[in-house]
Amino acid sequence: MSLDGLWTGRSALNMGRYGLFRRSLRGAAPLAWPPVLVTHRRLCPSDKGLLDVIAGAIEGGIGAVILREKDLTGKELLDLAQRALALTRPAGASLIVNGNPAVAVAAGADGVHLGAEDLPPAKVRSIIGPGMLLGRSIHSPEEAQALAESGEAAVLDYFLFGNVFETACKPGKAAAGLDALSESVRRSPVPVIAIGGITADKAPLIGQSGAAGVAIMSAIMTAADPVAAARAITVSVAKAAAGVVAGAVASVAESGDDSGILYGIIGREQAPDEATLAAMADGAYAGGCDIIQLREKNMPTGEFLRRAQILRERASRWGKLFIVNDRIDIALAAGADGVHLGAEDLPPEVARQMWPKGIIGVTVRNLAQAQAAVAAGADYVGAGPVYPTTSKKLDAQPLGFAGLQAICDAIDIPVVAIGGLNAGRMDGIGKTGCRGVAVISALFQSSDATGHPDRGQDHAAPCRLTAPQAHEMSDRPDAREASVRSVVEEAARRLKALL
Ligand SMILES: Cc1ncc(COP(=O)(O)OP(=O)(O)O)c(N)n1
Ligand SMILES: Cc1ncsc1CCOP(=O)(O)O
Ligand SMILES: [Mg+2]
Repeated sequence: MSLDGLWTGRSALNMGRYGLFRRSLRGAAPLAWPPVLVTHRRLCPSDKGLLDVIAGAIEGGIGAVILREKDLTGKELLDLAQRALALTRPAGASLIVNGNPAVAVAAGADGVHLGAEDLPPAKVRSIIGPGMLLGRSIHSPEEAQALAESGEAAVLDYFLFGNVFETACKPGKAAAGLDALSESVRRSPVPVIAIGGITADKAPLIGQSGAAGVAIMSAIMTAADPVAAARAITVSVAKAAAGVVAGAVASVAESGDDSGILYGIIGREQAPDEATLAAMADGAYAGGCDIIQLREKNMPTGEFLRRAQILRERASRWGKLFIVNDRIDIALAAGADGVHLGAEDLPPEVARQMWPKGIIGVTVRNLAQAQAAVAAGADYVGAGPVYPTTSKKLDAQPLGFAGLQAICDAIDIPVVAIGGLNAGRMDGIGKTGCRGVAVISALFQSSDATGHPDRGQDHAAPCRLTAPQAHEMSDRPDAREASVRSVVEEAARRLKALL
């Protein structure tokens, strides 16, 4: 099944998308957000009403709707917002009301979008409270910077930058261009969504600019078939997101000084919705990840399991390994290859009894814990943090290469290094004796792949894969479907032997 198939399946099943959630907005990889529809009802084809188009766009996979109907009275807008919510809410998409916080609150919408002429963001935040999304249109990098410097951006969840390309929606308005978009991303303290003349074929360009997502008006509003139009965009965005991840992964994979295991860790913070999760996993495996761990905190079991099942499927198609963090029950239920356990999880001795053949990884922060993990029957240890990390709150002092090497020297099971690792920090890591690196942000939250030196912890090598190459790789599992079982079994044998 290709990504297109996955997307279709997801919409058909309507599998709990997240839309845009405040907690998962910051720091995700380029194009990690699902596409946003910005409405303009006068553009609808004569045989369709606005609600038909919204319903079609949701079926086609968009994750949020900005209701932008400036000529409506407050009462009319409230009525429309309530009808739109009846479509977005059951599908897990977000509804954002343009320019009118009072209507947004009254309707129970998910957010408010502001232009430069609207109330100041801080005032609107005080009206809508902390839980709702709040976005602001910008038109230049300078505006992004000014809002950052004035502190106004502090209450915002995103900027909407446009118009990137020329568009019939803004006749006569020159395109701001991709360079201005990139520069806005660089100067912005919040994720930037690109808007203006964006069509499915342009998604890779937007991904390379580092934008968090795309917003679409005319390509969906004017389409004879809004479902197909939205699906073309959502699929193309997912593939482009996979391309960016593949580039970041390849960059880290190639920067090590030996061919160690590359172990990616991903969760809702990096991949907010299920289709993005699948696309990012494809990108990561395509770029060279050997193992992906699903790491979710405070997620209801049903959602966690669904996401685990998605990753199980992707790993099998690529013939790679899949591990679940913390939860052996979910690992077993999803048919994962193993579980990773920390100090707060079931003890590894108990896990081993429950799952004699599963791969059991154990977190260690020092030598004594490493020796205890071996005695408890661990297959590998995750040792760290090696460097300070922003991905987890930790009291433990970073091990550095010396501390890592002391652990590697003392135990016979494989050591996977974790914490603050990226392409710029891999030199000499193989010499410590560790067998691989486990990485979150440099693979899945990185701006490194888009060449923004000052947004990552260190400057990493630029993206080495173009999005079209990653397209091919995303589609590659199809060709191998017939032999998937043997490939998976062989890969599991090889990787288990490695581990
Ligand atoms: C490979 C790997 N190593 C270490 C960890 C950290 O696990 P833990 O200490 O349980 O912390 P959480 O990740 O659960 O917050 C890991 N996940 N993977
Ligand atoms: C979960 C965890 N445990 C120790 S460091 C760490 C986070 C690693 O993330 P990153 O690669 O972004 O530093
Ligand atoms: Mg844990």
